[in-house]
Amino acid sequence: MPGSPYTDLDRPPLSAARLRRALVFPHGPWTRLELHAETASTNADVAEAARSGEPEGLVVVAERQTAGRGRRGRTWQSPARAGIATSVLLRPGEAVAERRWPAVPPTGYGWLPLLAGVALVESVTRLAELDAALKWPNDLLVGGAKCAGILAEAVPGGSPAQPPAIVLGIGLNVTLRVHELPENPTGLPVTSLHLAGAAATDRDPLLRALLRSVADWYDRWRTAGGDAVVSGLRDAYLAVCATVGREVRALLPDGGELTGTATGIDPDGQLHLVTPSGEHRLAAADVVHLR
Ligand SMILES: O=C(O)CCCC[C@@H]1SC[C@@H]2NC(=O)N[C@@H]21
Repeated sequence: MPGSPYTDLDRPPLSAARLRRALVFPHGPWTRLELHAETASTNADVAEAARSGEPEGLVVVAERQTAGRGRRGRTWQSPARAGIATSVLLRPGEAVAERRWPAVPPTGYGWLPLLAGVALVESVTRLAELDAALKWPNDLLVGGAKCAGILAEAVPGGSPAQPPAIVLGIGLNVTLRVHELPENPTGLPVTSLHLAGAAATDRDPLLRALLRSVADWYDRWRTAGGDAVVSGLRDAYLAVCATVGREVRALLPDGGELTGTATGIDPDGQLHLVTPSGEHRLAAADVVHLR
C-alpha cells in the first residue's frame, strides 16, 4: 500500500516456523497457529473459530489488523509489522483429564486478562529489558505510558449447559514510531518498546516468550482450579501492579466516576477502592493514576 503511513517493509516479518516452537511448550494449551499478513481483528477470527467448535489452544497472529478491537468498544491500531497482535482460544470451563485440569467456574474467568498482563510484564521485562508494570486491570505501562492492551471476550457455548469460551487478545506496540501512536481517550500517554528504549525489538522471540508465559501461568491457574490465590497468580499480579496504593480516578462503564485510593485486588480480580463515600469493588473501569 504505497503512501500508507502504516506500510514499512523495512520491518522484518514474523516467522511461522520460529513461532511454532512456542506451540510445543509442554505445559501449554497451544494446539495450532495461524499467522495472517492482514485480518480485521484476531479476536474476531478466534471468536468465529470458537463458535465453529475449535478446541482450546488456537493461536491467531496478524501482522496488521484493519479493525482491531480495544476495550470498551474502542479501536486498536495495528500498523503492519510494527507490533504483536495475537488472540488465543481458551476453554477454562472444560476439564482436561490428561493435564489434571478441573473445570474452572465462570466466576474465575475474570483473572484471564490479568494473567495475560502478568505474562506481558514478564516477557517485556526479560526480552526488552525495560521496567514494565500494569495499570489495573491490564494496561501495560512502560515509563508511565501505555505500550500494550488486552481484550478478553466471552463466546457463549452452543447450549446453556456448555460454558463460554474465552478469546484472549493481546496487542503490543513494538516498533511504532511517534506518528503511528494512537491517542488514548483517557489522556494516558502511549508508547512502543522501541520509543521506550528497548534493548531488543525482534518480534519472534517476544511473541514466543509471551505465549510461553501465558501457557505457564494458565497451567498453574488451571491446575489450581482457577484459584488465583492458590496458583500464586494474585501475588504475581500484585507484584507488578502499579495501581494498588495509588490515588486514582475510576471511570465506570455506566459513565459514573469515583476518586479514591486503590487498596487491593480481591480473589476475583476486582479492584478495591476506598473513597470518601465508602469502599467499592470494581469489576471493570478505566483507571487514571492521579498520584
Ligand atoms: O483497549 C485495549 O487496551 C485492549 C486492546 C487489545 C488489542 C488486541 S490486538 C489483538 C487482539 N485483536 C483485537 O481485535 N484486539 C486485541
